[in-house]
Amino acid sequence: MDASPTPPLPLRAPTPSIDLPAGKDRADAAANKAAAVFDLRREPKIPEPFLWPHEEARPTSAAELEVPVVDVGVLRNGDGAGLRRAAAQVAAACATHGFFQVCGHGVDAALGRAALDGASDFFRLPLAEKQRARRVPGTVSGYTSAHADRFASKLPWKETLSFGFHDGAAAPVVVDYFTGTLGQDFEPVGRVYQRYCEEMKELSLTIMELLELSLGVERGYYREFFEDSRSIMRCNYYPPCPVPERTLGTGPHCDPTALTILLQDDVGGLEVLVDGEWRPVRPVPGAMVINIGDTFMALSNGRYKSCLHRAVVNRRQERQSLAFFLCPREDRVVRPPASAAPRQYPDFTWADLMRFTQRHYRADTRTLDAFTRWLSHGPAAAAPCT
Ligand SMILES: C=C1C[C@]23C[C@H]1CC[C@H]2[C@]1(C)CCC[C@@](C)(C(=O)O)[C@H]1[C@@H]3C(=O)O
Ligand SMILES: O=C(O)CCC(=O)C(=O)O
Ligand SMILES: [Fe+2]
Repeated sequence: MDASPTPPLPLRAPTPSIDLPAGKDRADAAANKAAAVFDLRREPKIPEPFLWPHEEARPTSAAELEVPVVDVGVLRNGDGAGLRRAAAQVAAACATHGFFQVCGHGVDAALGRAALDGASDFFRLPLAEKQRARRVPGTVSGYTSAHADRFASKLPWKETLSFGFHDGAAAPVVVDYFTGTLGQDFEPVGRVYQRYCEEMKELSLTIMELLELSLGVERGYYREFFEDSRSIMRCNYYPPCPVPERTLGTGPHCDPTALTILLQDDVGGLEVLVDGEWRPVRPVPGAMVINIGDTFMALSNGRYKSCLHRAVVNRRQERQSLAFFLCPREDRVVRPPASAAPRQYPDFTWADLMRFTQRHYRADTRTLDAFTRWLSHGPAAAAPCT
């Protein structure tokens, strides 16, 4: 952990570098301004807020990252040797960069395609329609354009649509989100994402079993921890960019969540920091990209590392990715198995870490350390985000 305590950065830069009008229309004005930038016919150059420091926007390595493709089907077909091989592949990946891809996951390719197409249709809507789903301040749910309603600099070159998922509810929560936010016409796409999220949850529980095996943790410890998970689904849309080397689709970060299952289209843009180099992860048709997040790093007492990654953009092609972020039920205490010693992180709840990233601190490469300092200093230590 970083010894030198530095207070979490305020979410908004002290001198906003885009002149956002105050008041309730700020989110609309910010999205309009950001959307205008994405409409390159009107804004051929990139405004300052979208420019990233060279250190974070360093060039991509020519060497793609060799990410193992693990066949998780072995967890269902009782193939003992296959299981040991899969656990060894996961252990090797998670002890280094923390990324691996999975095949044999059982997720219908047509469902993945329908989810990507559903996101395309949404992001092609007129801005005013997308704004009907605008992000509720202080939460992760909703539509945002470049997070321009939250940040004043280093704006990501992307639009996002995020919503929550948990099963076991009386009604299908994702269908209700789409119809309740966007109207009855959106029920079909709501049903696609309801099914997609149900599949993602099942796959994440399978991967938890594999992580238990690879860590030698008692069977069921992680799977049971996430049985009643309440996760986040996020659709990322990255428009083409005229100066891709000066901006980023998603800046360098570790996911604060526990596990990420990413379905990306065939364009490419996901990169992982390994030995100081930004290494591209080539899209593998039919495979899903898996990475460990901060919450699982804490659950493994630091044995598996939350992975540092980013998404770059390009001049020619738009890109899409669907990220399913597995999160514990909000009030569950994030604590590694009792045998884990010495403890690397304090107990915390996902509700606290989520609140920290949505109201006090922009998730980056040091979120968990900043969060544990914030916890020890008490909430007063954070500069509340206005
Ligand atoms: C809990 C979350 C916060 C973010 C979405 C989920 C998991 C990943 C986080 C994020 C993508 C990390 C990079 C910065 C961020 C602001 C973004 O670019 O979207 C983060 C998400 C968020 O706070 O909305
Ligand atoms: O779009 C990608 O490839 C990565 C996105 C990501 O890291 C995220 O949304 O957390
Ligand atoms: Fe991420």
